[in-house]
Amino acid sequence: MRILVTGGAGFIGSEYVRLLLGKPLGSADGVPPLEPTVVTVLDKLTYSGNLANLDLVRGDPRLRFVQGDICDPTTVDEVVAGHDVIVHFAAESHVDRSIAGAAPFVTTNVLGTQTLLDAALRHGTGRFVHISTDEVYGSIDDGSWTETWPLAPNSPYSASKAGSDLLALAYHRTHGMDVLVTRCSNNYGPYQFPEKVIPLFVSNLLDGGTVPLYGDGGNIRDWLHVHDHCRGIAMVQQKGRAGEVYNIGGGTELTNKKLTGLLLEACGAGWDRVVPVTDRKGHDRRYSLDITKISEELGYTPSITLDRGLADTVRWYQNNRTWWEPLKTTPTA
Ligand SMILES: NC(=O)c1ccc[n+]([C@@H]2O[C@H](COP(=O)([O-])OP(=O)(O)OC[C@H]3O[C@@H](n4cnc5c(N)ncnc54)[C@H](O)[C@@H]3O)[C@@H](O)[C@H]2O)c1
Repeated sequence: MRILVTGGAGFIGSEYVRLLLGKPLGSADGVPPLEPTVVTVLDKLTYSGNLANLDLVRGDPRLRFVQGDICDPTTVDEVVAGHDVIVHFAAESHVDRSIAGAAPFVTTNVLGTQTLLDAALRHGTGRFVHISTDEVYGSIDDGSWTETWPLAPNSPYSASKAGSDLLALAYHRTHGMDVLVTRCSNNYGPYQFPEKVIPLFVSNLLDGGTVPLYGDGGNIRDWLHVHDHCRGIAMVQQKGRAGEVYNIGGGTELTNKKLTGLLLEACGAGWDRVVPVTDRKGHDRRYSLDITKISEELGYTPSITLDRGLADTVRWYQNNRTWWEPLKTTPTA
């Protein structure tokens, strides 16, 4: 089976490539045999893409890397040809950047996805797995979202993801394409660019600096280890039903303030290192996913507890300064 992974040099996409090639960050328990003959990574290498993320699988004869933009129809057409499956991670992925400027989010997330879908349609690609987010549902005060919940995104990032998510499902309904959508909660783990809250806080703390906590710190997120996320995606790729949406969560809801406390403790720092900052504009209060569907249909359960996952992640950032230190000075534009 020939698998194309877009955004495979990013945080989550690179773990998916490691899983496909037999070198994941955790055990592949419950994951059906993947056995790819070719894994092609198509990645533009934006500020968040990094070839070093693929170091563990570098040299695997099945791995092919193409540097290119998913918005470029010529490149996409050439790369998509001959693949049986596309797993589509490539995106602009940081909410704060989308508040500062939405244009690259609309271009890559919406137009880029449409460009890929059109190429997959032309080439008769067997299966298209679109990686979406729980942020497309908006914010929820009580209870949890099932996959049939209406979409009500609040940030330019989540609106662009909702656009691509609905577009992918429309290609199934309109053209009968074998498209599946996954919507996951907040990921964390090794190789995450140090602008998202966990790697930002850990790297700042390891550097002896302070960490910015938004608003009252009461926003609630469900944390999912990147390896568990990729196990869930593999189950969807192998056993999911065409045209279906699958939520993938970690079952670990907690406030940002509580998370901050855990990270301070893991890094041996105190609350004097926390600087309260003005809340993010339009900050969603709470995310909560119902994962009954993927659990009952495909046998998914998260395998990494938050305690263990955070401890492993902090240790990874302690031991891999050469990976993240240069990224802290990457221009943010
Ligand atoms: N990180 C999370 O917590 C989270 C949560 C829910 C959903 N997601 C989704 O998962 C996917 C992966 O997220 P991530 O955290 O790994 O992001 P990331 O920013 O670490 O990686 C994105 C990758 O896409 C590549 N890319 C960006 N624009 C491109 C373009 N135009 N053409 C080709 N490649 C391009 C980048 O170079 C990078 O390698 C995204 O679709 C994101 O929306 C992420």
